[in-house]
Amino acid sequence: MSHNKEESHNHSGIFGEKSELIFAILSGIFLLVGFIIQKFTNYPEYVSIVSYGLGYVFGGYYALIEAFEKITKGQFEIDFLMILAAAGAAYIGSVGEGSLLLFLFSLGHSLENYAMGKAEKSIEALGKLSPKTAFIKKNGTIEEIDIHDLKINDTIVIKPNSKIAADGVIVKGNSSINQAPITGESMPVDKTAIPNTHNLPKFNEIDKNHIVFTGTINGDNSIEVLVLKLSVDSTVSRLVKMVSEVETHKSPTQRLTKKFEKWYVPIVLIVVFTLCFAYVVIDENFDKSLYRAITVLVAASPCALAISTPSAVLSGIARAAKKGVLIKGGKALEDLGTINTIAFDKTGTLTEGKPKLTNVIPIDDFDEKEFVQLVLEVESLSNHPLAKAISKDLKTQYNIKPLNKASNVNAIQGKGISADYNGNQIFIGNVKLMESQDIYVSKSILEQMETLLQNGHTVMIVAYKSNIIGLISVMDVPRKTATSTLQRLKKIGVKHMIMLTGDHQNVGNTIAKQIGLTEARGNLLPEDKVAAIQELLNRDGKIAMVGDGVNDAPAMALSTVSVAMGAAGSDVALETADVALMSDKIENLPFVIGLSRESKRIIKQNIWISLGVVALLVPVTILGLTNIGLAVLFHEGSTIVVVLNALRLLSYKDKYLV
Ligand SMILES: Nc1ncnc2c1ncn2[C@@H]1O[C@H](COP(=O)(O)OP(=O)(O)OP(=O)(O)O)[C@@H](O)[C@H]1O
Ligand SMILES: [Zn+2]
Repeated sequence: MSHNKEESHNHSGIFGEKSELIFAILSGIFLLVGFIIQKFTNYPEYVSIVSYGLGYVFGGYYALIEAFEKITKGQFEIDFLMILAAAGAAYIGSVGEGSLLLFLFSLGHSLENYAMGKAEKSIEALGKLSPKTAFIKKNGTIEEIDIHDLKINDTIVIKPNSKIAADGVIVKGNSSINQAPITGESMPVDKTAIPNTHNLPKFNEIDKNHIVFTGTINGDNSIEVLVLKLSVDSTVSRLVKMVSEVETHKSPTQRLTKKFEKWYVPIVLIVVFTLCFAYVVIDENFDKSLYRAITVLVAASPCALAISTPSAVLSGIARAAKKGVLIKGGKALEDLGTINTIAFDKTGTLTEGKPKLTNVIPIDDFDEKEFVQLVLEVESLSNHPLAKAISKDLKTQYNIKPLNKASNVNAIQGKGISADYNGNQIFIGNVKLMESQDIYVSKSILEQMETLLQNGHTVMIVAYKSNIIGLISVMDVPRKTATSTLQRLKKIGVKHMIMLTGDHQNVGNTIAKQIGLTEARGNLLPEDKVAAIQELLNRDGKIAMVGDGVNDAPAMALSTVSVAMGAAGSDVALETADVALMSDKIENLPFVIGLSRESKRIIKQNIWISLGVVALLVPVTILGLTNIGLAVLFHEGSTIVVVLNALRLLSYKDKYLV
């Protein structure tokens, strides 16, 4: 039985979805009737044979279709082996056994489809999240329309306790929203209306407190939402699209078993064919040789092996999806399970990502008012998180506004920012930036910076007319859950946890110590982060990189597995990462790694079980120590055991919750 998704088409039939199961049951009934007639009645033999024959028809129907489809493509797979075995059994007069084989085969097949369907359904459930209609507000009236007819900038009304019909921003009303369908968070999140809709930033950059997603569920208050994405582009549609592509990213073990089968099936056919002529060398008749050959055929068919990995991969991915974690394929799942080294981005990953202004230090009697105005002019034109934090806090603390006096603002990757102001150049950034501009940083300034850095402040130097005129510092706090998350990661066996940051080494060290990282590497330019990942790869073989996927994309791309946080709001993160945590809950990381380890363990067990049964059964059948009925039972039994084992992943629980 081969059940990789691409091959298992849903056989629908006269009984609908359950046709396969009903056919299997009918096959079993005719098998039983045939058996009773044969053993306990005096009807002529052909009556029981007819009944067994009907058992063949119902048990072999779908297998025959599948085998035929494969053969026309030049592939000989397991269904073909089973049909061959049943035909052989009929030929040697073991119609009862052949009927049993097809009955169990079809029963196993339909049970597996049921099981796989269950895993697939919990993924597909995502697709059913979006409601079909929306209530659009137009010229004061409210009208119900199909969500596909919604346009950007439409305003929709979301009634209490109903599903939200579009990705957008709240423009009226407050409510608490249940985002579990997308992020897996069980607690509803309080959301408020955005104060004004003039100059709305890009969807990704709007404060999450005002953003709602399609398919999430409104609380007790009615709200109005400005539609910012078309239905096809919504987060949930992207999710569904990506989940449906998951199957194409085959896991390493899946590739390996596929390759193995490609060689193995023809070998089985050759061996079985040869065994048909055993009577030439040993003293037995042709029928006996044929019987043995057919029994070996049943024993050697790799049905369980074929299903062992895909069933586990699918169950693992389905389990993660329920927690709001999107794992993009078997490769990511298996790789994640082998990780011992994790690199983290700092801002927004280990820290809250909401820095606060902590110090404004004009130097050499530079006027403080002029200093802050100058900094605000420049930083208000950048959308770097540091710049946003600085301008926001300067505005409120000094009650000032930018007067649009700066021009030519340029971000300098990993170093800072430059701009023109009153005909002169301004640079704001780190020591590297000053060095690159040949601006002298005196010892006393370095000393002033040092104390701040030691305490975890991010310090920036402000230079005007090639002179340093002051320092400005901000501080970001570690996420509340960072420490416990790192502890749990340690418990599940992650050995190295390294921060890679563009911030100063001392800031990195301070935070690393606070939350329990094993190492911090600071002063890294984006290309240095890539080099650091390469070095870690050389040292530890496999590494995972956790970040927001926006400014660390190259480093994430190089790592073995990339994990993006807060992916629900960020298309880039969602598209490029191998694993996407829909919420920005870093505490989901130990859960997925644990789940991946468990999946890997189950895949291994499954492969041992399937190969073990084959290894045991083949010699026993070659030596003629068992009858075909027992071979059938063991063979199909192992297939069912393997699937049930994989399904355990659907109820995987986090063991190390602290
Ligand atoms: N707009 C800015 N204003 C002032 N300084 C800046 C600005 N942008 C960058 N810098 C300086 O450059 C350094 C590195 O910035 P970068 O954006 O590369 O950090 P990062 O590596 O993304 O940070 P993290 O690792 O904390 O996420 C900052 O610590 C800061 O000193
Ligand atoms: Zn089989």
